[in-house]
Amino acid sequence: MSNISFDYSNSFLEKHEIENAREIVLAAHKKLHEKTGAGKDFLGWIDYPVNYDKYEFERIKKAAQKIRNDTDVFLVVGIGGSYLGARAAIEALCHSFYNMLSKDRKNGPDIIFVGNNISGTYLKHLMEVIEGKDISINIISKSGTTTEPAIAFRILKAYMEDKYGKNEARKRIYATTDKSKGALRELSNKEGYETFIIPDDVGGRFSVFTPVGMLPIAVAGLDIESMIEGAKDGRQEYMEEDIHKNCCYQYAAIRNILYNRGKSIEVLVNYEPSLHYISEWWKQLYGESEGKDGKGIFPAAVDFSTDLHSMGQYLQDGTRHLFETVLNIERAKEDIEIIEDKANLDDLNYLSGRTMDYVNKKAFIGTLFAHVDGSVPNLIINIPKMDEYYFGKLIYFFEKACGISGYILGVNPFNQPGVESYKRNMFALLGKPGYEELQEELKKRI
Ligand SMILES: O=P(O)(O)OC[C@H]1O[C@](O)(CO)[C@@H](O)[C@@H]1O
Repeated sequence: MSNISFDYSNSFLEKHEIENAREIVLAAHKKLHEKTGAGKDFLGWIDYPVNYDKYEFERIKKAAQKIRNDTDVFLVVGIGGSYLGARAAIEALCHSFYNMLSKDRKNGPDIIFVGNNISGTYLKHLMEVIEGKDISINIISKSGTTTEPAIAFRILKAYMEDKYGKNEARKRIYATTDKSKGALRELSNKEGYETFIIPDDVGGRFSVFTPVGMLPIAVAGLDIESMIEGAKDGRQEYMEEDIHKNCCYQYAAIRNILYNRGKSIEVLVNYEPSLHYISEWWKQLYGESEGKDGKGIFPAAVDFSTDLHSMGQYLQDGTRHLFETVLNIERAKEDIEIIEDKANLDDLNYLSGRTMDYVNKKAFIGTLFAHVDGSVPNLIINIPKMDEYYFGKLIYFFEKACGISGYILGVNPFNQPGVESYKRNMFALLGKPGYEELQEELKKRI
């Protein structure tokens, strides 16, 4: 059976260098699996694909079916790990123009992500387009106190109660949050919303397979069983201790070797626009996990061939502090043939009979050789096809590699203390009670 594979033959590294990393990878593996490393209270994601609450999973499927039947527009309110995984899955796996398909064709609601910014324009425009439509909301927040989704939800909740009355609104609002603490938990209990639980030991960026991802993904009509199956197989395969037999650990080790050689930026590359949000999700996973204590690879991403016409020059010829990791989907979901044109005014007849994916793959190989010739190490993750199963496996691949890579780097991959700084300043500037002293300090700087 085909499988996800990892090719580092264009990394400028030799096999013996991987061998040299064997011990350090093994140490990281032990820390992770024996739960002895920093952040050990946040390792619930490792076994989640086998340990998940099966009863809750059934409730998710039931809620998703109800939403698919009674909703025109499903609003997913959340930020960071509380929306990126679901968005990545829906964009990678559904039709490229999902929201524009007729309701009959997609047999479910439009899905719109909200609460991931503080733009009044975005929310106002959203409220204009949902007017007259049947709405359901999934508010997702582990802490239950994050400002962006909380503001959006306050406004949307009032809109729903005004539109449907409190009783019906309550039946159309689903909350995904902590089992016992946080403002959202309290509010949900008081209002009587159906709730789904984000386990204590799973951080936001590792939560795709929890209800955080599963409810919106199921509402999109995707097969969440198959996705979990992919994650489950990934869990099994990527717990192999021997680096030579574990492509996930090879990726974790090699990115650290390259980092130690001055390659401080990793650029995740795709050749399918539908993978854009996988990159956004990946950026949070690695950025929040590794960017701390004055170190860490900066995770960046490009969509090719689009960005070859904007970032291609830099990648080919700019500062040599980067490496690329390419997501190569071996079998495109759809393809289209390039037709013959008798007049050939565009000089494209040399491609007649070829398909667009054929051209895309040549663009990939051509770019790979060019960038390698330009001294950019290239790592390739081959994915047989983009379906629910391989999506689940790929997400698990990156999560596991991230835990290992963070331990190799010597950081706690499971906290994000740096994110608090902007929040404190913002709260002080907004006059939130408890921030008076900082407010005075910041006022002097304005
Ligand atoms: O689910 P929550 O608690 O609203 O957090 C959303 C996101 O905000 C962060 O906590 C950073 O502020 C991320 O780690 C998290 O994914």
